Amino acid sequence: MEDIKGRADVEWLVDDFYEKVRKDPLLGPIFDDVMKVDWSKHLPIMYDFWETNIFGVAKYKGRPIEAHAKVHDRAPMEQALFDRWLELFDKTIDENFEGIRATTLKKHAASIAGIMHFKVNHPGDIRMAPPKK
Ligand code: HEM
Repeated sequence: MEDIKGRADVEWLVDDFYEKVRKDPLLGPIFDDVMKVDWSKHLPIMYDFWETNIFGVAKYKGRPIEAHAKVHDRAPMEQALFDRWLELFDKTIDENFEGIRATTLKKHAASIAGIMHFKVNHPGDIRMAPPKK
């Protein structure tokens, strides 16, 4: 197996991952029934997100925490959902890629998932509020 080499591999990885997500009984309905995700828009955003993450190109310019706060309002994002998300993400990588980028991507995903879980579940947390004058 080889490492993730460029944009084409990222696109392949993202497509394969979301195929798994859509078939998953826990995650699939959140994307397709609750949020009614437009895949023709979502997938290219995710290609950019992961290409930016792993290759340092300045393509993704979104606000993922805000996007997920909207998801959380309608389908509470609990730890079990993040665990499943990461399980499928790691599986997609492990089945297809091997190397420093593959390993790093798994670590980045886990780290972002941890921050995201914290932030969507603690929206009013004092540590996130702007400083008081
Ligand atoms: C509980 C697990 C998760 C669920 C159910 C979930 C669900 C979703 C949904 C429904 C959207 C589309 C929002 C919309 O277009 O209306 C979305 C967008 C997105 N997700 Fe997730 N997500 C999860 C975890 C993650 C993780 C762990 C990451 C990153 C490591 C991630 C990265 C993103 C990004 C970058 C977007 C695009 C935001 C934008 O529009 O800029 N998600 N997610």
